[in-house]
Amino acid sequence: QLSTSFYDRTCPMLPGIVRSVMAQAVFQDRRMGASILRLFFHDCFVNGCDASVLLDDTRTFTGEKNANGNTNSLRGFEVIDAIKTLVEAACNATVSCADILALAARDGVVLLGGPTWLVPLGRRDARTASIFAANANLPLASSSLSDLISLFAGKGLDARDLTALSGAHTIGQAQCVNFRPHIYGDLNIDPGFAALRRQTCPAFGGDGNLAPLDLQTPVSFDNRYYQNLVAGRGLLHSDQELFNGGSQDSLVRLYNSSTLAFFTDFAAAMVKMGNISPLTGWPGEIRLSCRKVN
Ligand code: HEM
Ligand SMILES: [Ca+2]
Ligand SMILES: [Ca+2]
Repeated sequence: QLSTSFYDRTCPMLPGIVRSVMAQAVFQDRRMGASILRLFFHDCFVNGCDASVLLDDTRTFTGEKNANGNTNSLRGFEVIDAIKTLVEAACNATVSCADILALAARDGVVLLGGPTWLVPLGRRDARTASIFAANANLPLASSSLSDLISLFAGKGLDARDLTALSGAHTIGQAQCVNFRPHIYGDLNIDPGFAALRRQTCPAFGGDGNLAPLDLQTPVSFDNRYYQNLVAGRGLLHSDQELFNGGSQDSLVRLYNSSTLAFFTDFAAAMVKMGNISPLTGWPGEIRLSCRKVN
């Protein structure tokens, strides 16, 4: 059972440390708010929010960092390391990397103008990680709406959570390799938008070329993502699936017309995602370095 006051006595400086390092990191690179948010999502979807995603490969296991979708894509590990170093200096062997990630993700959203929420804490860190688990549990840009709904349902998240959480794509960037099939192959896309994206994402080559997930405000956490979907300007196939004549159209329209509705549902869904099978006793540990088991 997680609690928002878990470290109140044992590490009162924790929230301030996380906030100041995140403020510094986002000031230097506004994309970092997005990158840390994605790290938290990719942690929680693979064996729960247990910082498994932060583990480097070892002789005994190949971890999640090189899984499909993570390799050459996840970023921000050094920001988590910087937070962890300061937290260890302030309160040795007390705060889990999983909780640091949960707080940092929230702060990244807030720093870019999004909603805030209280973060339940008390998670422990995994002592192993598996590339296979990551490959099996993370969504792909090619996913259909029904794939996405069932993947999220498997984590205890409903379709409303899926549509609200996908609003995370109001910030951050994607590589050409991930949106090429949508801009060349799909019909449910605004032609002008497809032409614009093709300019920097050729049919062959340029796999790593970046484009903003939200073409309007890539470093503001707002509801423009949903406005894009209604206009046929979702960047990924999976984004546009949320507004393609299906069950989520009306919710996309609601979030497009109400920032408050989006922010309220996003914050609630983030807490729900943060509760995916939290590790609370053995075999969890309080890792001293987020990159390796003790
Ligand atoms: C619904 C299924 C989802 C799919 C298929 C998906 C897929 C992707 C893909 C393909 C990228 C681009 C990666 C790259 O090209 O390097 C991306 C980026 C991102 N995703 Fe998702 N995602 C999903 C849901 C989520 C959720 C639930 C969150 C967080 C709550 C999230 C947060 C992000 C962020 C912030 C970025 C940008 C990261 C950066 O700029 O470093 N995504 N996602
Ligand atoms: Ca995990
Ligand atoms: Ca935005």
